[in-house]
Amino acid sequence: MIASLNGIVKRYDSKLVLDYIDLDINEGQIIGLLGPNGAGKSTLIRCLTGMEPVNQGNVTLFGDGKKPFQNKNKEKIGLVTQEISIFPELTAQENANFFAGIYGLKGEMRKRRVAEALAFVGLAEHTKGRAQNFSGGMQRRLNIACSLVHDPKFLIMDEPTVGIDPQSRNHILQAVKKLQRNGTTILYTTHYMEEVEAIASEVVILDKGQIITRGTVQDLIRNIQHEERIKVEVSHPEEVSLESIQALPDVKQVIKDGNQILVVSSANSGHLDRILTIIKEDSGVVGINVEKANLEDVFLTLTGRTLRDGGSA
Ligand SMILES: Nc1ncnc2c1ncn2[C@@H]1O[C@H](COP(=O)(O)OP(=O)(O)OP(=O)(O)O)[C@@H](O)[C@H]1O
Repeated sequence: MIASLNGIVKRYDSKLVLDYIDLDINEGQIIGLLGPNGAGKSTLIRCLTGMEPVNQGNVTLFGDGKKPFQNKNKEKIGLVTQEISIFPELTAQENANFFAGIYGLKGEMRKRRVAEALAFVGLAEHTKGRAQNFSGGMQRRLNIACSLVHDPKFLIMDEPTVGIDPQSRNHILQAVKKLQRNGTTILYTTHYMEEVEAIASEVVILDKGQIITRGTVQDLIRNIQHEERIKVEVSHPEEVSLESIQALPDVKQVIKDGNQILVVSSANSGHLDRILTIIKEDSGVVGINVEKANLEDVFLTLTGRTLRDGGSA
């Protein structure tokens, strides 16, 4: 076990921000911590890393529940904060080198790790560039390199892609997956569900200081998805035998609407093949669209709000 939160309660004055959080983070996972603005994600990270004292509950890091925040544990953690924490007047290399020094890296090893970390985030060509001249996305990537320079076992990333260009965003997501393949455990917080869908081995959804669900993306979606809607566009709708489709088990409804055939069936009924075989015979399939639920639908089903609106709570 890399980290564990047990019964964590955190209040700011009378405001309850973390409401009895239990969370285990196993080695090798990318945990996607998803929640709307104000859900408590950053507070959870601050409690997990010892930056904020908790009102109640226990934190365990690397199996150490007695002194979880002692240096030998903290040096195994890399933290990418929401605010970019680099020195604008220093070059990329000088920035990474500074952080390598804080972590006690020396000599050849230090040089090697600085070069590796910068290359890892795609800044190998820009090592001599000053951070202040970098785009927002490059600054974010440099920020990540500085958190990685000591090769942490556990990397915590607090909304690392806010306000950046799609290319840098992609680069960061790919880098996170690569880190996982190399054995790093990652806690990745975001309010962008597409990011979690793309990289997380497990998703934890936080809302109003409570974990409302946890599981793989597929499991969470399967739990809420009660039906599948398959739309097939054909050139000869009159040739389609609606009765044959309706006769398939789990098919709830078949509707012909102009050139479109809509088939509603129980979730994951696995009928796409058979439906297409029936339709294809004489009707000429032009297009197929299977409507799938996503994590936004999971959040909506569980809370009655959208992720975007959820923050106003
Ligand atoms: N130091 C603080 N003092 C008082 N209230 C705070 C403090 N830090 C956070 N809060 C409040 O706690 C709640 C959770 O904030 P937090 O920053 O943890 O949420 P978040 O999920 O990370 O949101 P965001 O995506 O906007 O960063 C918010 O209502 C916030 O106003």
